[in-house]
Formats: sequence, structure tokens, C-alpha cells
Amino acid sequence: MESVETTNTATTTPSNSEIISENVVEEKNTNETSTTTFNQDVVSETPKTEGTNENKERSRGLEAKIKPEFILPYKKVEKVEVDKAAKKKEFRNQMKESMNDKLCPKISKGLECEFKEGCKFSHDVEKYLASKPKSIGVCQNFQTYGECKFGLNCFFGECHIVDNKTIVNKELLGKVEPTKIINEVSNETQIQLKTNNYPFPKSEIYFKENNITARQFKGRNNNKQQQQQQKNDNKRKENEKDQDEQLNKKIKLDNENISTTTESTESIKTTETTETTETTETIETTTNTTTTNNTKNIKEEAKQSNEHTEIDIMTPLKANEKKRINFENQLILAPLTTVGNLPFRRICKRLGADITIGEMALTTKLLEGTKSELALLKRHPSEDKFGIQICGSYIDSAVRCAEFIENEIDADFVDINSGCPIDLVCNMGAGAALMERPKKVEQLLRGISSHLSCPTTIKIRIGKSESAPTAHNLIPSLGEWGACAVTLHGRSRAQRYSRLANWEYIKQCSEVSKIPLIGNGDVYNYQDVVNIYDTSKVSSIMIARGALIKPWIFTEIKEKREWDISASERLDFIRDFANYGLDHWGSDRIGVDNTRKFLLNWLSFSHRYVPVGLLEKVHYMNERPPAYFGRSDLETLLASTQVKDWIKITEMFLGPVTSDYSFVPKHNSNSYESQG
Ligand SMILES: Cc1cc2nc3c(=O)[nH]c(=O)nc-3n(C[C@H](O)[C@H](O)[C@H](O)COP(=O)(O)O)c2cc1C
Repeated sequence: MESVETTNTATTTPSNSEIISENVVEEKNTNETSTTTFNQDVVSETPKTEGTNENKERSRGLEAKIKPEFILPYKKVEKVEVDKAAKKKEFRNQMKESMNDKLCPKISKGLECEFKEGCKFSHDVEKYLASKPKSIGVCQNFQTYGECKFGLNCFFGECHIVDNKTIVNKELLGKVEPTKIINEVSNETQIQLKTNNYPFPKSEIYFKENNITARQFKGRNNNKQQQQQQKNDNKRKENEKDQDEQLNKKIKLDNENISTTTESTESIKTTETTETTETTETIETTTNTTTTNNTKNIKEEAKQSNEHTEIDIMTPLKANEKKRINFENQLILAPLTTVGNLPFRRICKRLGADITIGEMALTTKLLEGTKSELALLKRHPSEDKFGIQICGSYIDSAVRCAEFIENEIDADFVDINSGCPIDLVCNMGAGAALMERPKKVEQLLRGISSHLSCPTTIKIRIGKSESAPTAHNLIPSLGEWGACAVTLHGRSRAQRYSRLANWEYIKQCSEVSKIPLIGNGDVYNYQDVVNIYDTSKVSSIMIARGALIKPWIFTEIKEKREWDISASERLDFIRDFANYGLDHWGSDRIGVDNTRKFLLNWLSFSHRYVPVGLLEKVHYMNERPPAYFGRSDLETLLASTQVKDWIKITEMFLGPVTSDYSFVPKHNSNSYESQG
């Protein structure tokens, strides 16, 4: 059971319905606004902090200082119990029903369906169109490209559904090239993974060379699949040959460039990782080589260590073969399960995020070819510096996964999750649990990085407990093991968001790190960032909740200003998200439902934004506002903590929900506690 916050008093957002019906929102100053209530139970919780001056200073202001004229009288918040299991069952039933209701994709495009009566979807066009809700608005795909691939199934199909048929605009057709999403894994490859027929020749060699006992997959071959596999193998070999040639050319070119650059760059490239600020500046981020000496040392160490018996010989990493990425002075959007989806990342990119990272993907699920997991690797073309995050603890899966990524995925770096605190992940020995097993971290880093031509990074926490952080012991070795940057989230595995991230400790760790250290935790203002760079060797900043609450945080930091953004500008971002969502998940029923669900999850964070113009002083992440109203109905609506108001916002762009529609946020952001 999970509790969701609601109030028993009806909100009086007088103009919401008008806003929805007219789809036009004007900002006006009014006092007749809806009531925004905040969870007072949580507000009264007293965060404990690390004892630094800075943290003490911050923790004093637990309540955001809002100008008195905007503050509302206290309202009691009631908690409504939500039965999660019942909700899941309901969802499954809805999915089943929607399958029967859905028009066959082939028929919806006016094509023949080879399954005929045996098709699991409906073929009755008239019946389907009669029961279909009224079109929500203009179809972006049809308007832009002259056709909509969802045909009659499009919920925005008014302009392209004529006489029960979907039409194309021949004048537009073929004129605009549709945006190509990167990292769409082909059906063939998915089948190969699912049937255990995806070949991992490099991993097998690695396992043999390093005495790793890998679990062997039993291929579920049939003849057709074997032939297909053979074809793919040949294709891959050809590609590899091409790539090798290209790589050789690139290395040659790189080497030529190296010889013309400064001495320090040269020495770094031939030795190991980034050592000094001076050199990191020159070379951006270098990758790691394990020198022969190192290999020897590790072999000796490995013999002595009980935990490390699996690795006897290390495959040398090839530094010159690695792509590079600059981790100096970068604003990085954190990996965010569920909410850090592709449409949200597009918004952040537009607003100034330098680097984006996909949602955490489990190595085992990727190798099983799970569609939803593979979808987490997708990258929008606007994501020019993009990393994917993987999570797992088994060396064989990790190495195979790295080989798969190297073959199929276009990423600028691969991040290993060693910070996820949730039990499901830690009980498998992955996520934050890895921090207690440095040898395992070494094994994973070496195994993964030696299979990738892009850099490997790792995201860690300060340790298991706040009182005895251990990250500083691990950090100096990470470069040697194959990491080219480390992100440190300044909280322990056990720590919740009510306590502040320990930036004093992050700063200390940045002093001992030989690779760029990316600081993470509670960053919410440009002032935070100025202070971090002024007082530490932290090389870049990663932002999670700050971006969810106000994605324009990246603009604020870059322009060193507070942006008193208007409610209508904020609504524009929400509209953009809805459009990006429809583009990504589709404009049919499933696409609209998904877009709505993910938008609601984002709104469950973004409502926490307190407009700058309402504040008496700078607002920090851990400060919760008292109940307040905005400078317009829309501003008040955007600050509402009530799910029904968030649903209203989605209805402006995605049409009305059914009367029984309900939503439970994936992450409980209301209580200022969330996954991480
Ligand atoms: C909703 C949510 C989802 C998250 N998902 C991930 C994840 O998939 N991988 C990860 O390494 N961290 C994840 N985190 C942790 C964040 O990346 C980040 O380390 C943490 O929130 C601290 O940063 P912040 O104070 O800026 O929020 C998540 C955090 C939140 C709030």
C-alpha cells in the first residue's frame, strides 16, 4: 500500500476548466485562486545534517521564505490509501481490453492483414471509429511529414481520417526527413538475444584468458534462426573489418595529432588516466590504460586475494582506441529511472544540459532482450553527449553486456550504477551494495572498459553509512581499474533525501581523485554551483531533482541568474513534453496513455517549484514552502500538490481522461524522499 496526498476540500480553481476548454492560458493577478496545500507532516520532520557550517546554514531555513502576501492559511492534509496490487490488476485488465478494442495496425493503415480472422486486433473499422473518442487535436506527424504511421488508430487523426480512411498529404510526403531515434535495437537482434543466439566471441575469449567461469547460455535455435544468425555473423564480421580499418586510421590520425601537441598530453596518453588539473584541461578526459607493470601488480594482488581468484590475467586496455569525452565544467542531467525519459531529456538539452544519461538498465534484462529495457538505451539526436547507465553485479553478464553495447549502441560513455540503494538491486549485490566489495568493482570496471571503445564511468555514494563514509578509499583506484570519471552522490546508501548531501566530503574526495570527479546532491541554484567550483576540485556537476523541479536550472547556472519564469512559459515546456512524448511513444491510445503517465510523473516533481518572484530569499532544495497561491490561476495550478490538478494539466494537451482514471506517482516526491 502506498499513500498519496490529497485534501478533503475541493480545490477552487475557477478558471481551470476554462483553461482546458479554451486551451489558452492568460496570466493575471488574482487572489481568487485555488488552494495549494503541502504535506505538513513532512514539513515538521527535522532533517539531521552533517555538521559542516555550510550545511548548518542551509538546514536552518527549512521552510522556504515566501512573501507573506502569497501565503495561505494552513489546511489539513488527509492521506488516502491506494491499493497497489488492485491498481496493477486493473491496469492488466485495461491492457487486455484495449487490445480487443484496438484496430489492427495493418487495417488502420489501409493494408491487408495476413492473420485475417485470426488477428488479435479488431478489423471492424466502422465499429472502432464509432467507439473512438473525439480527436484530441492536430496530428503533428501528418502536419510535418504528410502521413501518420498510426493511421486510423491516431487519437489526433481529425485531419488525416476522411471517410473512414487515413489519407496522406502527397505534397508533404518525403519532403521532411523524420527524426531518426538512435539506438533502436532491431527485431532480429532482439530475437537473437531472447533466444540466446547473440554471439559474444570477445567475451568468451576474455573469460578464457581471465579464468572466469561464465554461465553458458543454451541457444534455443531453430534452423531459420541459425541461418539468420549466420547471416548476421557475416555482416558483423564485415562491419568489424570496416570498423577496424576506420579505427586504425583514427588511431594513426590521433597519434599524429598527439605528436604535435604538448609534452604533457603525450605523457598522459601513453601512461595512465588524468592526473593533474593542468593535464585534464589539455586532454579533456583521457581513458585508462593498464600498463604491463600494472597487469603484473594486479596479477600478484589477485593471487593474494581470496575474493579475486577469478581474474588471473588482465586484458590490457587500449587507451588510444578509446573515444574521449570532456568531463570538465559540464552540467550533467542525472540518470533518473522513469522520469529521465527521452522526451524529458530533450527539454533539458534545450535548456542547457551539456550531458544527458539514459535511465538505469539492468545488464541481465538487456541480455535477455527485454524490449522495455532495450528501449532505455534510445537516444535523441539532440543528445550530443550521451551516456547509458547499466546496473548489475555478475561479471559475465557485465562483460557480455559491454560487448553488446559496443556492437549495437551509440553512446559516448557507459556508466556503472554503484549507487542505487533500493533493496531489489542491492540484494543482487548490485547498485550501492557494490561499494562494499571493491574487488567486484575492480572486476566490473576492468571487464566492461576493456570491451568498450567509449569511456566507462561509475556512479557511487559516500558509503554504506553516513557516519563512516568509505568512498575516499575506493576513488583513488577507480582510474587504474578502467573508470575515466566518477560521480559521487554525497549521501550514504541508507540515507534519505531529508538529510543533506555531504558536500564537504565530496570536496575532500575530489582532492584524492585521479580522474574527474562529478559532484552530485541537492544542487538547485546557480549559487550552489559557483560555491562548489570555488571551493573544490570537483570537475563537473550532476543534477537530478533540481532538473525535475525546474529544468531551466541549466540555463540559470550557465547564465548565473535566477530566472523568474512565468507560468505560461512553464506551461510551454509541459506542452513541449506532451508533443515530444507523442512523438516518442506514439499518438495512438497506448502512446497517449504513456505520454500522460510520464507527464504526470514529471508533474509530481515540477509542482514543487516555487516561483522566484514569490520568494523572500534564495530557495534551497531541502526547504519546503508553506501553503501559498501564485500570481495567476495557472501559477497556482502548477503548484498544486493534488493528483487531480496534475491530471487537469495533462488534459490540456492529451484530451480528457475517463471518469475512473487514477494515477499513483512512481516516485514519492511529495515526501521529499525518492529513489536514488
Ligand atoms: C526519481 C529518481 C530516479 C532516480 N534514478 C536513478 C537511476 O536510475 N540511476 C542512478 O544512478 N541514480 C538515480 N537517481 C539518483 C539521482 O541520479 C541522484 O544521484 C540523486 O537524486 C541525488 O541528486 P539530486 O540531489 O540532484 O536529486 C534517481 C533519483 C530520483 C529522484
